[in-house]
Amino acid sequence: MGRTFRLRKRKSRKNVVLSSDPSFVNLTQWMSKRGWKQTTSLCLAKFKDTGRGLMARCNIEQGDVLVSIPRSLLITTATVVESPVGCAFSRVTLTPNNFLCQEILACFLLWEKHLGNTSIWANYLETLPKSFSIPHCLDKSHINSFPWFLQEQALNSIELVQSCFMHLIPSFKDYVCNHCQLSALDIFVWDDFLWAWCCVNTRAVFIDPENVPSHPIPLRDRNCLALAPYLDMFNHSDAVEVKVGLNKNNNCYEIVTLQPVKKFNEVFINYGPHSNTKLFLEYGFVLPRNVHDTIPIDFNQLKEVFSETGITIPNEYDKRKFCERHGLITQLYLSKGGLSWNCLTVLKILLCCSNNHKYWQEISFKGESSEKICDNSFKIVKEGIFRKISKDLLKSHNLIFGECSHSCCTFWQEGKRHPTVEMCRVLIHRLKSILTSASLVDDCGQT
Ligand SMILES: C[S@@+](CC[C@H](N)C(=O)[O-])C[C@H]1O[C@@H](n2cnc3c(N)ncnc32)[C@H](O)[C@@H]1O
Repeated sequence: MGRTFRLRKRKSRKNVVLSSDPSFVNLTQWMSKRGWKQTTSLCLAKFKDTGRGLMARCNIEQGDVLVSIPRSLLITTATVVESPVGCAFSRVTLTPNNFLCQEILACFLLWEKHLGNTSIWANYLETLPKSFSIPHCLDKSHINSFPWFLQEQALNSIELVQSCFMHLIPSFKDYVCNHCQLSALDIFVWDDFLWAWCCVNTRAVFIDPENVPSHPIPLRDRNCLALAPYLDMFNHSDAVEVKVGLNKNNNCYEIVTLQPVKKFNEVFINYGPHSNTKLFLEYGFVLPRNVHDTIPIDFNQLKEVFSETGITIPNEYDKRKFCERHGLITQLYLSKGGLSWNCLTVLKILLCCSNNHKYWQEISFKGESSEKICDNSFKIVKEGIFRKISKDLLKSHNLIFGECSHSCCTFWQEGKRHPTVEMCRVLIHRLKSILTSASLVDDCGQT
């Protein structure tokens, strides 16, 4: 290892302050002219573990307002109606179905982006990432190598963005941009729409629909998304708590920290109690230690384990219906502490020899029944679940990194892997550590 390599490596391990980053300077100047005031001294930085985010320039106290964004600087569906692309949405009679909130915001970003410097949002657009590591950016065939519980959700997400793109086309047919005279269909290209969709997916915040002015665009979901310039620079941590919402007194969207932050530390917010799988699917990253991390399990997988271990499920159909009726089919997962309560309960019901609902009820309320369940079968099925998850993770790992021939995987940039693929590798690694911890706990007989 040469000296230059070592120096470069040491440098890449440091946090780098980006306070003079031109796009960020332009953004804050532009926002200041529109009534934004900095409430806490923060600066943009590139953190060695989390990438671009915000750093405390002074000690921050519990209860401090981290950021306060005037409502006029939020981008909601109401902003879109008033914007250049808003007219296209007024021709909704041409569109067979109502719109999704995310679809409208993505459409807005795409349109404003094509306006270049003439967009009044140009300073904000300049700060948005150019690429993303969420699975939406991979081709479908690649996603087939993901672990099963990722596959379905990733494919659904991709199908949703594709269907929204197709759904928007009729509204924009024959529509011409007033600014550049280009046909809207030439502006509406798939890659740009995908970019805009990813921006909204990874950056939009929740806003109470009551705080969004009413407008004529027909929606098919809750009108509860907003893009918030500057505020969308905060990264996520599961270790912090914040209070978020519109402050009716000053009409600003605010984030208040519920714990202090030391000078020069990264200032995080909390996107919600998300597992690493959810963070990967929605935001394209995973946390090294995530208190909410789990491996989802589904009922059919449990059934497969039974058949693989040669254990029959007496009265299977009735038991499944019973579990569905009692809400036991949800929250089936493995965490570091072992199988979830619902998962253990479903296993016990499936193993119960009696057809009497009274015993199933006893299990679902108390976790046990006066009807004896064979301890050995219970142990065999639990081991079968661990084995199945382990095999599934290994298979995905090998498929993604073994003889993978997908061009997006091997030749993304200068021979590097696609960031989504790399992130999936990290996710599989984290999931394996859940399995290891859960197996240890289980061996100690604590589950
Ligand atoms: C709302 S943006 C936050 C700002 C973003 N880092 C940026 O540079 O624009 C959300 C995105 O930030 C990244 N991110 C957020 N929290 C992170 C974390 N704890 N570790 C790594 N990346 C994170 C992910 O790429 C996510 O999609």
